[in-house]
Amino acid sequence: SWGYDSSDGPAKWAEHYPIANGPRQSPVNIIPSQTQFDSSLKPLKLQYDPSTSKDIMNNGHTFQVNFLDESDSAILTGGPITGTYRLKQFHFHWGESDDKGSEHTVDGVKYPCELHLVHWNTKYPNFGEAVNKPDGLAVVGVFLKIGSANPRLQKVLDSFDSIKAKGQQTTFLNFDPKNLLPASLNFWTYEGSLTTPPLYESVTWIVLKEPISVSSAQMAKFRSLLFSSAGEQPRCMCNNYRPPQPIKGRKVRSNFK
Ligand SMILES: NS(=O)(=O)c1ccc(-n2ccn(-c3ccc(F)cc3F)c2=O)cc1
Ligand SMILES: [Zn+2]
Repeated sequence: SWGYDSSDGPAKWAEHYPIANGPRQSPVNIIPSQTQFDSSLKPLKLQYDPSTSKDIMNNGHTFQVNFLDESDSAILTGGPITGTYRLKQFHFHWGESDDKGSEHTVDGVKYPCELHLVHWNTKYPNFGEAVNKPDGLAVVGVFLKIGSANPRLQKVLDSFDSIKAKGQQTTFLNFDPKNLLPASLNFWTYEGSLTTPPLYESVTWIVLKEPISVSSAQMAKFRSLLFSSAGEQPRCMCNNYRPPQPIKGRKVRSNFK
């Protein structure tokens, strides 16, 4: 299946997923001087209490924390979306070095890491039904910038020894992802897609302007994870990011001046 190497990476995905060359692909390079302030955008509302995290897993492309989504216990409302979207999972993308790793870029600037909080529209019965609908998903993107160590990432990093290889997972309870958000909820928003196969054009992207911090030592721990399964030739899980895609006439709006 697909990956991030020269043989199976982003440049090859169109062979099996032709939507890779579609009209609303993600990520994109955000050029603040070309974004449009939209006063009709409502404040973003993230209500993750009490947080209903379930487990943390290495799926061979990234690691993700999965949430119970049978009720409205972790929801996203406001911002550019209408209705209620439920948190399904969050995961990250990162580089092999601190100078790259994010999927979205800002004026061409790459961050070392990017967090994605994936929510689905409760107008659909479940995630699987929502994932390929044009208004099916809303993903909140948060940039991580090298600085002081972020204590709020510690619980995630401490689980890495148990999910080192593809297919491994472990219980991960009572983690509140609200603690991973920056102070400001200023955001850019545009209509886009999943950034990995199947690349469905079903995502309302909400990218926060303010990054959160991560230390270089903490980034090194991300790179201790493996793309490969236990017993296979170990392959470092890093550079699991898709580069920016053509904007194709899309407008990127902001809720701040
Ligand atoms: N990086 S991202 O744009 O946030 C992103 C990229 C890919 C996914 N993704 C990949 C497969 N799936 C998926 C999971 C369950 C399912 F029933 C159907 C899917 F397509 C999914 O949600 C989810 C999120
Ligand atoms: Zn992602």
